Amino acid sequence: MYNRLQYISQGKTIEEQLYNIHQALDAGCDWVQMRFKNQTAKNTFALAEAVKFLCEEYLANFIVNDNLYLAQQIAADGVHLGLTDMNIAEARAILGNTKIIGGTANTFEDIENHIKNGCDYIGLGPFRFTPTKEKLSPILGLSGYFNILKQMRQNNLKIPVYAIGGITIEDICPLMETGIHGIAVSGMITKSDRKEKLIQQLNEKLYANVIV
Ligand SMILES: Cc1ncc(COP(=O)(O)OP(=O)(O)O)c(N)n1
Ligand SMILES: Cc1ncsc1CCOP(=O)(O)O
Ligand SMILES: [Mg+2]
Repeated sequence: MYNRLQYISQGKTIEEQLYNIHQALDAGCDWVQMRFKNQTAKNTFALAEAVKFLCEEYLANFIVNDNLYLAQQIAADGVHLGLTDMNIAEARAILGNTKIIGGTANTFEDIENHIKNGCDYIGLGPFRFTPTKEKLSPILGLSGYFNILKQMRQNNLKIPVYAIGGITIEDICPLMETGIHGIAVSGMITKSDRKEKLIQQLNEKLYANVIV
């Protein structure tokens, strides 16, 4: 089963991205999504190669945002695709069954489609407004998660769901009560100056009800 915490990288340059990802890994993150927007193919490839190397060193999962062919080229663990990125079924046909494919959802219907198309996990959001992403889909809030996760149970749909968008530490317990599997966060980890402590606290909350 997938880890409950996914770190989505930030940074306007390769150096900034690498610094942020290295810090997150050092602090205990074991799942990184490289998100590097509006860059040249050369820069994105260079960063992806370096991040792949780093994640291997830290035994962390590494997935690439948006770019399936880059994920394939560098043999990343997988890719995260949004509603306007490549179709999940097409991505599955290209990547095969051994790679992770995550898909963005904003509605119950998005989740139904993603499951039919062979998605491995869902990034459901946004939870609230966040400056990290432009052109946000409608904000779901806690009630949105509650209703969508309830519909999933009623329809016996099972897939790990990650909440995303402006999440803070105080949001985790109420969000977990809706039935989500975990969270995907960018700003909270990137901006923290006590990352190790933060990640420890996040994991305590995310795994509070897991019986080992
Ligand atoms: C885990 C996770 N969930 C959702 C997203 C958003 O993907 P997308 O809608 O394609 O937006 P961009 O990240 O590409 O701006 C995500 N990246 N990760
Ligand atoms: C990529 C993405 N998709 C929906 S919200 C979001 C950004 C999440 O970042 P943050 O945790 O900083 O709000
Ligand atoms: Mg995308």
